Amino acid sequence: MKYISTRGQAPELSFEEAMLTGLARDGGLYLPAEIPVMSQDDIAALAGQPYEEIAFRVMWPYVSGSFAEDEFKEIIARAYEGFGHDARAPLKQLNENHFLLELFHGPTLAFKDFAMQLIGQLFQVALKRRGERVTIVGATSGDTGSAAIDAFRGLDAVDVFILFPHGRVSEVQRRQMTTPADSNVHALAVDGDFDDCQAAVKDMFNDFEFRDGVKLAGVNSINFARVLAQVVYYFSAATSLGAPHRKVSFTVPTGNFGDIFAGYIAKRMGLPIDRLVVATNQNDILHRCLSGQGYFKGDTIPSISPSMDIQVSSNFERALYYAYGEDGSAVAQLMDELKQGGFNVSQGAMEALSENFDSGRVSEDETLATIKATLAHSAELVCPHTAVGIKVAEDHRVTDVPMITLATAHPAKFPAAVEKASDVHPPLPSRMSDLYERPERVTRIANDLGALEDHIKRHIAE
Ligand SMILES: Cc1ncc(COP(=O)(O)O)c(C=O)c1O
Ligand SMILES: N[C@@H](CCOP(=O)(O)O)C(=O)O
Repeated sequence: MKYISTRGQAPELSFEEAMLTGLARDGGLYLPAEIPVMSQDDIAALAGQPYEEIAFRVMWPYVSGSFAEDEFKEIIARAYEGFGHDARAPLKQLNENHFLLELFHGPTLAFKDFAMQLIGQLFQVALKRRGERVTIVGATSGDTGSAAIDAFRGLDAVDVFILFPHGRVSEVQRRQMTTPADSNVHALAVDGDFDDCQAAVKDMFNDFEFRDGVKLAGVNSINFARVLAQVVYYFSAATSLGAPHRKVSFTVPTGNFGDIFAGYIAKRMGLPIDRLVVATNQNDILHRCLSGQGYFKGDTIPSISPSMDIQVSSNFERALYYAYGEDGSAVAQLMDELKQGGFNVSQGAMEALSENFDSGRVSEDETLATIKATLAHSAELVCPHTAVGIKVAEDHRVTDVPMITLATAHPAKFPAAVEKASDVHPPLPSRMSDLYERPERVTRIANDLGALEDHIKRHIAE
């Protein structure tokens, strides 16, 4: 399997090379040159299998040239052994045909652990084989950072620098990033918003002298391995509800478009997904775009679902690549226009997007009301991101197709909003109960590329 850039001007790479490379050298995002299709029989055979087995069967065609079969099976086993639920991604029924896919049983209580625990293992094996060391720089609105730190802390072959927007993540998210004592972990509180952090990471990749000098690697969903690992739970959930003999729909709380893009890949692999519904908070660039209003940046407004406070949605570039008929130069031109503020999507591309995606936007009051109503009607205490998903799912649910909403984080990561909505304080799991007492280690830093690069160069393998 070869990997190609969405902008068509970067070298084709193997899975391992694409994983270690991060952003393509033409500024684009790597994608498999062809998406493998599973037969309906192979999909049916996934039903009832352990999560690890489903993960192997779904991901193997993508990685097979880079890892040996037994090696990959062991990597998967190690990745998910620390999860707090045997099913890894259990389904809970909310009402007659609406289900919650719980993705928060990993070590840092958010869906990011599914991919990050896996790529932590993949990086270790690949770097050891190559005898190399890398510098991981990641941007986070709260959950990617804590998951990355958990997956890479203490590893000899990796320094990990995480940029998060100062004052715009929850206290639990911040403490998950600032309390690990490992010397290879560096938490940077940037004076800016998540979009600034993500833009800085991409600028570092486009600064080849810096990139090559520090051997830069990325673990945001820039990295296709992140998206790939997230494809798996679409298969596990859909087959447990009767796919491929029955269609299902998914609603996905969305910010950077990585999680829902994984659903799109699952659909292209043959999983009978009816609708993929994008659920946004008040930072609604994706909802506006999918409603035909073009893709134009607005100011990012802090919300009670802070992980989705995103206005430049990195993986939307991958969706545009397919919507524009796999035309890398068209995507490159759109991304140039985005630097000036935004662009209108062509009619043909809008039609292609509408074939797969619906969308909805949820206000802060609606989010609080949904947390309260979900507890009252289904006895489930949900995080604000999940509540955004549930509200949009209920607006899009049809009677004859089961709707699965992705529960992307544990309510205890956002106790203030959850308590405000429900009067219930969600406790942290006991293994984290001293999180508020642990000492924090963090550097406050300006939103300035030079200052960030300089800091990173000075602190590598300190
Ligand atoms: C809890 C939570 N929900 C939803 C999202 C949005 O996911 P994505 O950025 O893949 O669209 C994020 C951030 O990624 C998140 O941390
Ligand atoms: N919501 C994310 C933002 C980064 O997304 P990623 O999937 O590209 O890593 C977060 O929690 O950091």
